Amino acid sequence: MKERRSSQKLSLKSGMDPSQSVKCKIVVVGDSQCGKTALLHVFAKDCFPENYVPTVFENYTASFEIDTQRIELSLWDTSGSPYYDNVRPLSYPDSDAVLICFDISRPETLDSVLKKWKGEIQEFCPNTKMLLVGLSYDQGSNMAKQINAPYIECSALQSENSVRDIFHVATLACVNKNGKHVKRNKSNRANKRISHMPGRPDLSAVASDLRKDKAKSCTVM
Ligand SMILES: Nc1nc2c(ncn2[C@@H]2O[C@H](COP(=O)(O)OP(=O)(O)OP(=O)(O)O)[C@@H](O)[C@H]2O)c(=O)[nH]1
Repeated sequence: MKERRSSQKLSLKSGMDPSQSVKCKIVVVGDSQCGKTALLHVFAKDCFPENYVPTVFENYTASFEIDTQRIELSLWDTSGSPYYDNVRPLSYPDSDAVLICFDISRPETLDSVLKKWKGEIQEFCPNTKMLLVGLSYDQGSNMAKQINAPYIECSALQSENSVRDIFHVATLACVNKNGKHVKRNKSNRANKRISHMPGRPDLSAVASDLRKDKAKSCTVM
């Protein structure tokens, strides 16, 4: 198992009593093999489970502080298999939140959010908060490494900046090819953006530049 550590910055509503710990029950659902157990293992046990073992039910606990407030989480791992559709609902009572997980590299697991998970949660715990969680984003960057290419994520629907960033990076890839120079008769926008770069920048510098600018909802890895 690989050891992992991460830190999070969160803040709580004011008015909570720091001498009392806050207890929350969080249930994790989503299609089979979308990564629920790995998510919980890394959070609660600081290690990534190397082998896949199908879950029936599993409980984890985690405690930590946010803004000096003690938090105790009870985390319920469930099976994504339809075989356990009749027993999974046993985990929903008294839950404060349900994480609906999907694997970003398997679109069918995102389809299931509407086809299956939303309805199940509305039936068994309609007042519980739902959070949608996209897992395994490394799959895209791993594929990019395999083909020796930069990796960029984009939403044409929601972020014009992310679209522009793709063509920014693509343009830099073109002009960085051996012997090829930026032509001055490109569109104004392209010239303007490229002219921000000192000399002929390399792609890794651009990638790290864009990573710092995550608010634009574009990720370059
Ligand atoms: N590349 C990659 N693989 C992952 C990640 N998380 C989990 N996996 C792999 O995905 C497979 C399924 O992971 P689990 O966490 O067991 O999936 P699950 O959703 O709990 O599956 P069920 O118990 O069947 O509901 C395993 O082989 C994991 O190693 C991730 O972030 N990246």
